[in-house]
Amino acid sequence: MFIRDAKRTAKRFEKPPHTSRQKATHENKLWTGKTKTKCTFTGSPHRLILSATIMAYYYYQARKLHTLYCLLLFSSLPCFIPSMASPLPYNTKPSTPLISFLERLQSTALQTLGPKDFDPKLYVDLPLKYDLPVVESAFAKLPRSANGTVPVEDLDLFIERYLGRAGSDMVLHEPSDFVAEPDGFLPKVENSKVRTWALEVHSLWKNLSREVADAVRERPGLHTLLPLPGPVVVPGSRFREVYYWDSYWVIRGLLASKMYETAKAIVNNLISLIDVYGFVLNGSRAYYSNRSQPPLLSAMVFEIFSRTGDLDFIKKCLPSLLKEHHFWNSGIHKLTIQDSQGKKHSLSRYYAMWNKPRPESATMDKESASKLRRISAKESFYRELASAAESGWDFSSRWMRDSSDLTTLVTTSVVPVDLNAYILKMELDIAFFARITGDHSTADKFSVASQARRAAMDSIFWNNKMGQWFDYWLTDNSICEEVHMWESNNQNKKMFASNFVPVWIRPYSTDGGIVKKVIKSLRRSGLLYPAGIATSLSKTGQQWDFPNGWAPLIHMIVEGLAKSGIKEGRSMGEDIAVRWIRTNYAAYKKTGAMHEKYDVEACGEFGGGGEYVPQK
Ligand SMILES: OC[C@H]1O[C@H](O[C@H]2O[C@H](CO)[C@@H](O)[C@H](O)[C@H]2O)[C@H](O)[C@@H](O)[C@@H]1O
Repeated sequence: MFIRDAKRTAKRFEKPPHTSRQKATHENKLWTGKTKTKCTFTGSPHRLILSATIMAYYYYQARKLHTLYCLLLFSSLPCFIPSMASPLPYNTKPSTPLISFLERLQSTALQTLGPKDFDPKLYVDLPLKYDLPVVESAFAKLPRSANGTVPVEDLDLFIERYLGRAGSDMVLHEPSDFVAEPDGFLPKVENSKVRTWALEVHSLWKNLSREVADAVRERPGLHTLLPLPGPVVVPGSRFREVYYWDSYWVIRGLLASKMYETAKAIVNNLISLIDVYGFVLNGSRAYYSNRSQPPLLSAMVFEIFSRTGDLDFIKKCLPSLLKEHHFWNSGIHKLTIQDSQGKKHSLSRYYAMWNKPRPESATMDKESASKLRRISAKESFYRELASAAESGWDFSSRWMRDSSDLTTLVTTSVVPVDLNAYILKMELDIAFFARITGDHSTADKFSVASQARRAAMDSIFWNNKMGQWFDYWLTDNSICEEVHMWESNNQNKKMFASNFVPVWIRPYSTDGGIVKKVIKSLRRSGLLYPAGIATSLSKTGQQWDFPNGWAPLIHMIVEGLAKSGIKEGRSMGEDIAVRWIRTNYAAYKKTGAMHEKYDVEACGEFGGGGEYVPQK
């Protein structure tokens, strides 16, 4: 039965602040790593989005080139104790009866089928064929042994009778603006093999385009899938729904493919989520409604506008962008840090509204939490897990006190460089959109907000000596502070690709002094490898760590360097882009697919680690 076929899916500069208190003979001299495979374009799908779109795009580019102590005496006080807080219900969204039932089914399936090739997400993606009470009643009648297992045949039969196929609530969609070879497609890509490859990747839009089935709109209560209004592009495989930050690179690819209407439809879908929830969800499933993902909606709108000049589109998007800005700059996401000069800065962090296992990974999360004894410790851990998922970096040593122990996640105690860079871009974009649509008071307000964010980033994250931006760790976990006092030791001086992401944002990419320092720092970082930029220097087995390189991070750094007016920056960006494209090409030729992550140590090797089978 289909259920059983489902795939289950340093260099250190300093310890992180919490811990201190308690790498082809590639020609470029920049590189410190050793190449295992020589990689050249010789000879003549599924995860088009992240890697593929930027590889084609970048080939083109390369060618041109967190002292008021809150003791929680009053549980309703809007303060919290990062990492050891008692659960605060006002920060937690309720689950739904459908999700709770599917989680019970998931748990029974794991007990019955065993862990081999078990993907917990599959079960929370199954649509019901009948109303929940009918399905629950049939489920309750299944024969069970004392340890909770159900005979495999009975489980299979139950699923076949009462549940639809995972993914069946999304139907294939033929994008109306797709043509096999669009006019003006990657005009600067002349190499015939690369051009053929780019067109093959371009053709994958047809495999990844979907629309929500009528059944979901007719009976939404039977589905965890959310009824988005327009056509979508999905990552593919186990990711059968729309993802927030993935959509930025989907849109970059669609724009390269001249598919402007499809790109706009994706933004409209995300806006529909803001209309209902007040923010863009991690993905278009009910079980993702407790968190967002890296906020790149304004960046999507900006890219579409710069290709289409569609002012009506901007007018439609602007009110939603204002709501999203409020989400990231209020409540649990907002914090205040006082710098060494006594100036207070507002910054943002990831903080999921959830203190239970993530439904899509509930069996795994419960297993990970089993070593924790206290319920409050488990609940805090669950919140840190979901918050790491909100960051898009699920999981990484970046959020861990002890990189070998997932239960030491302290995501909500980290003030992240990249998140604040995205919000700075959001503020700049909103100011620009408001200005061109004649809303000068909003434009002025957001211009001031962007200046304040830049000042905050300069004071809290930027390390002039090291030439990069470091995440800031909130260290005093025994209290809830209204204002956190900045300490230089609280910058996490470990190397992560995210330390260089701000160079993607205009005020930094156009600042020659900053870019020169960043170039020098990136060269010395130990992150540059023959096949790209390593996510970190720690080999933890987590997917957002060494030796994986991820397209979004590489794209942002390369684009920032390429946009800089500095010759050395452009040449470094081009060199990284070429290495990345080579490894994407070599792996594509070897495996016939684009991959979400690559092993940066060797050309043509895809990445691994994490909680699911590497995504193609
Ligand atoms: O099922 C586990 C997790 O899967 C998602 O995260 C990963 O895939 C996303 C889709 O491509 C990507 O946006 C994210 O960066 C990856 O880490 C999901 O977003 C998580 O919430 C989920 O727990």
